[in-house]
Amino acid sequence: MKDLNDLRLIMESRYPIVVVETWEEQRALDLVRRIGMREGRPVFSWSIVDGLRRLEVEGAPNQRHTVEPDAVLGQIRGNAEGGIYALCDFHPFVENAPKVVRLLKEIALRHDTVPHTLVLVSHAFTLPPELSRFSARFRLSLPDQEQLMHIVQEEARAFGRARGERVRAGREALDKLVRNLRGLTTEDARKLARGAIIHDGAITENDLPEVNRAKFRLLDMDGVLSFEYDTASFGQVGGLSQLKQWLHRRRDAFLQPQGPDTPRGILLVGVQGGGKSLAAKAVAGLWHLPLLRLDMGAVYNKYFGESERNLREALQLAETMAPCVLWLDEIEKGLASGDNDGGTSRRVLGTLLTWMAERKAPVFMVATANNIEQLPPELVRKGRIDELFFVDLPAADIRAEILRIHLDRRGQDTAQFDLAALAEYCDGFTGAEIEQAVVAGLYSARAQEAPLSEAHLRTEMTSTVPLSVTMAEQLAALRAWCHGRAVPAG
Ligand SMILES: Nc1ncnc2c1ncn2[C@@H]1O[C@H](COP(=O)(O)OP(=O)(O)OP(=O)(O)O)[C@@H](O)[C@H]1O
Repeated sequence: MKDLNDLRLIMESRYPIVVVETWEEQRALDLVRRIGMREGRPVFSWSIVDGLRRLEVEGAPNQRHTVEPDAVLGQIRGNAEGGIYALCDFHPFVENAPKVVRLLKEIALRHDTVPHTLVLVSHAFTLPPELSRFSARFRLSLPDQEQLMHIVQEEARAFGRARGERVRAGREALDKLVRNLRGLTTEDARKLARGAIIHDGAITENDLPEVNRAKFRLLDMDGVLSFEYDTASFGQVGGLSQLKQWLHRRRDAFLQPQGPDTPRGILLVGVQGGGKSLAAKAVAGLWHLPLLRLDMGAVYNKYFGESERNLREALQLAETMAPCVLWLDEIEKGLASGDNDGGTSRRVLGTLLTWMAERKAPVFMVATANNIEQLPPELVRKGRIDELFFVDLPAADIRAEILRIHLDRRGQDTAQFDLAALAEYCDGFTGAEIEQAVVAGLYSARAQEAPLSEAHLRTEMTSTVPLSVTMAEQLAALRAWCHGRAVPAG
């Protein structure tokens, strides 16, 4: 009803061209038809396949001689009675097409004499500047919570009727499904709800990951934001006990936000291979939320257009996927203030900071960084993020735990290894280096057709020169910077 009134208002404001960007063509045409019928104006739809056709007259024939874009516009221009014309997928025909643009402009210029309204319905439409001043844009509203619930219930009833059985659905799973459909069009929400029900006749929490993945695909962001299928559990992360505890304590506050103190995000800084990425994945795993990764490199991709807009759209999309975890990997690479980029990185930083301060939807940001020298001071200022964690090299007991995790993951019986003793051999190693030692040890054992032994692991460990040695200075600087600024993650 609201859409009908809004679109009518725009038309009554005497705009000769109304652009409707939507995937829901049928819904848009239906609105246009209803407005035409109410106002007693003839309504037509047009497509390159069928040409013009009366929309409000049942069984009206297609006017095939109008399939060509300039033919249809010529016909409209010649019609003495003002009508409403919904032109579907007309967007390709205005590009480098002076005749088409001129015809559109002439129809618009004569609007006072013959009040034609052209409604351009496409998934995306950029009007040339000479036409934009004659036009208004209209956006179909997305279904709200109540309408989404109605859609899911309709789908459940339809399934029940077809199968002769009731759809099983717990209240909580139903509410979560409805929440996860937010941001989708009516048609897409219906499709996903049907998909969730159809395979087992039930709505359960197990449906949610697939619904989230499908939703993300529908809201495609051309590579700036990616859906990470591979979340982790904190069982796979050795150490980082302070971080784990911090997250545990805030889980409920994030999932059922109340008041201004809802957790908003953390920044993890530390050596490469220390497990920061793994920790970001584990936050999503721990909170059972979808994980979205924002690729700062793609934000700057020249093919995707203006960087700030890319970032803004990606953040908007993340809000549509809320509740979710948004992982900004190597954030410093995207925000380091280059002097030669015409201020782009400053504007990108500004966009991010504004979003961090104003975001409404529950999107928990996990940013990771290796290089603190490139981190803009504004980002780490108190209040921007909830906590800054420093991921240092693991202590001996944590190294033993990481060894256990990676041996166990590769089917080894960890009881056969003296983990505490082995941990001494990998002093100064990052988690990634410990894992590499296990992998290399397994290859050596396989080459000798022998089971993996402590000797294999020791050999690999003693022949590894860890980053903490090759990059000792950088590590010292990182520790010094983090002292007093960051909380130890472990
Ligand atoms: N604390 C840990 N517990 C278990 N495994 C770990 C740990 N730290 C690192 N690893 C292993 O090393 C791999 C690489 O670590 P990860 O990518 O998480 O580190 P990072 O700090 O994000 O490094 P980078 O900055 O290079 O991306 C992980 O996938 C995991 O297998």
